[in-house]
Amino acid sequence: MKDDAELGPDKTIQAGNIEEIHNVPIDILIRPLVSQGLDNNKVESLMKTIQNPETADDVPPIDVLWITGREGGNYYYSFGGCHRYQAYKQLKLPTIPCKLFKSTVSDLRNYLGNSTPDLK
Ligand SMILES: Nc1ncnc2c1ncn2[C@@H]1O[C@H](COP(=O)(O)OP(=O)(O)OP(=O)(O)O)[C@@H](O)[C@H]1O
Repeated sequence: MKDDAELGPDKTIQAGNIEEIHNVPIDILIRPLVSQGLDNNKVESLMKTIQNPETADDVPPIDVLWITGREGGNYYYSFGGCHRYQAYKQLKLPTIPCKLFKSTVSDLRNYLGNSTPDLK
């Protein structure tokens, strides 16, 4: 797998959003929804694919909402990609490839409704 230094941000424009692919420290991802019904066989298969340098790039980045709070804090919200997240977590890899979507608190509200926190 390539790291950011080698790759640089891969910018594409899609549906008016600027997306960037980054290796993000896995521990800073905020995942408010608990993954239910994970298929362990799929997680293990993904782990093998990720560990093999010849196949690691077959696993696409997970989507992440990058939100700046009202006092300038940065928050990285992740909802889908449950099996990929679990595979990176179980491999104890420090970072996970993410496609960052610059988003707003109102975007977050679409996922969390009244549970949306006051992000600072
Ligand atoms: N060994 C593998 N097992 C499963 N998917 C793989 C594997 N290798 C590469 N992939 C790719 O990884 C991605 C897995 O996405 P998928 O939607 O199946 O799960 P997820 O998004 O991680 O979890 P979920 O959909 O449950 O939130 C797919 O794009 C798939 O093509």
